[in-house]
Amino acid sequence: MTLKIENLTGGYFGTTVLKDVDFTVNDGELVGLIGLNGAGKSTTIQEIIGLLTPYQGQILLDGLSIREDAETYRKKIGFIPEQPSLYEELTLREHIEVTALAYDVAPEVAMSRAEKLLKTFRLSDKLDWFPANFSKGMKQKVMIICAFLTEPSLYIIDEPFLGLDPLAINDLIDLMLEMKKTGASILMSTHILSTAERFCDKFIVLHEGRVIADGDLAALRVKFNLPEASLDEIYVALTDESWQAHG
Ligand SMILES: Nc1ncnc2c1ncn2[C@@H]1O[C@H](COP(=O)(O)OP(=O)(O)OP(=O)(O)O)[C@@H](O)[C@H]1O
Repeated sequence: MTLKIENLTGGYFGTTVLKDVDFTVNDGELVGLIGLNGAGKSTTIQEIIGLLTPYQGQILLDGLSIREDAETYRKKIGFIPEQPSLYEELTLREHIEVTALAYDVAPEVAMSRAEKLLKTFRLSDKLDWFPANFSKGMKQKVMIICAFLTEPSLYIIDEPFLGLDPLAINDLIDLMLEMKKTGASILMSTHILSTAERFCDKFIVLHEGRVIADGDLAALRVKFNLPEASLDEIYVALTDESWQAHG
């Protein structure tokens, strides 16, 4: 799956947030979307999943735009939001069933995929519980399970590590790497740069709604003349206003 964002300008009614954003997530790539608070990461994600409509430019999934075929476009994406959003009146089992229905996954296939995921995230004994009453981390795990059981070709994950315990973070990373091997692409926004540095194939650095850097760690080190620097150090240098002024 290839996600192509071309010259995207967009935002909220009356407010332009993203300016001429351009980047690609290729087949089997895990890409980190990084930037300061307010840089435009969540806005970019909302444009990709179709909650916002670009003012200019386009977003293509394997060449398909949401305008051409919204249902096919949406089914290609598994989205894990920063804040878990769950149905008050549905049990965990029913969340799995509703997700399977929405993504046209046969119920028995969904349940067999879910069983593996429930075991991984230690929720197997909670199938008949109501996730609305779960802890923050457990709710996040439900969102992860629902996204992964559809086996989409593109995962969009907003701040995946917040609220997860260290075991769950490792399990989620393992799952992402497993899906990547099958050719799925992943775009993940995160502030946890040390983890991003270890696992992402490349980085898109957003600053004030613009892409100020795009590439793997080696390319960023060369581009900004910071040999040996960590992603954290490069990032601090990139977002430094004096660098912006003279860079
Ligand atoms: N619903 C909205 N209406 C108007 N402006 C918004 C809305 N949501 C976000 N913004 C603005 O868009 C800009 C980018 O916000 P966004 O949430 O995309 O940043 P972010 O990079 O995801 O930040 P964070 O790291 O804090 O999650 C900010 O200036 C914010 O005030």
